[in-house]
Amino acid sequence: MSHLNDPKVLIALDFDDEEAALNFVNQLSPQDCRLKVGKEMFTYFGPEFVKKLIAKDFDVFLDLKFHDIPNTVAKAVVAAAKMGVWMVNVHASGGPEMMIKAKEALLPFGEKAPLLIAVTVLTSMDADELSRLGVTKSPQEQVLYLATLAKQSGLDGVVCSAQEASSLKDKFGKNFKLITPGIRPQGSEIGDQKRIMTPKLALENGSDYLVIGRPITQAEDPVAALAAINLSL
Ligand SMILES: O=C(O)c1cc(=O)[nH]c(=O)n1[C@@H]1O[C@H](COP(=O)(O)O)[C@@H](O)[C@H]1O
Repeated sequence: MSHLNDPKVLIALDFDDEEAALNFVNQLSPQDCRLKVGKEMFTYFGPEFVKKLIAKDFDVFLDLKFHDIPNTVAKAVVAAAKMGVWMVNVHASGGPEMMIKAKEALLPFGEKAPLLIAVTVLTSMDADELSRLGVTKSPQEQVLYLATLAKQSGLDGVVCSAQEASSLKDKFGKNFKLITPGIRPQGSEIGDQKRIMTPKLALENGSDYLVIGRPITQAEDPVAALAAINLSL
């Protein structure tokens, strides 16, 4: 479902305890945030957990970053659509054929199809780490390269860092969604993220949605942390 006030924060629910996650979710409102379920929680608790969140009226971003042969990925995004998620993602480096097949597979769902988003260069990577993979382009150039493939393949947007958001917004326009993890409010722990930005600056740079995990979930008062971030936007 889509919400009138289009909350910008997508909370990364990276918990290993379902009860703790649901206790936290029960203090939240779908007016204030959307929820992201990633590899950890999906591997522990599966589609049933996702369905519980949807039943509470939350928009869910199923972040499983599919990267496989085109047929397998197309079938996986259909499974996500049947679950009723709002957004699902694949790795752009899976290639245009994979992305096109995935998008085509969602056509029968019409307006109910989830947004299909491509991950470009993970926000935990910098130029050094990219070069270890044999990629000699800068993160900025590689993000632009993969985002161009995603756009040409008909996807709805990309996951990138907020540091690349303004150039992508300029190039691809307002309808191409930019989902930005690596969000760190002033003073919060950076952890394993490398290409980071504050929530307010990320939005100013053209980000459509902010993926935020630990700065909220590990805060002493996660509900207050979310409220403070929403207020800062
Ligand atoms: O696709 C993602 O959501 C994602 C892509 C990316 O490039 N970087 C990234 O951190 N993420 C996810 O975003 C969340 C960030 O969490 P925190 O670093 O705790 O805020 C994690 O759940 C990651 O799996």
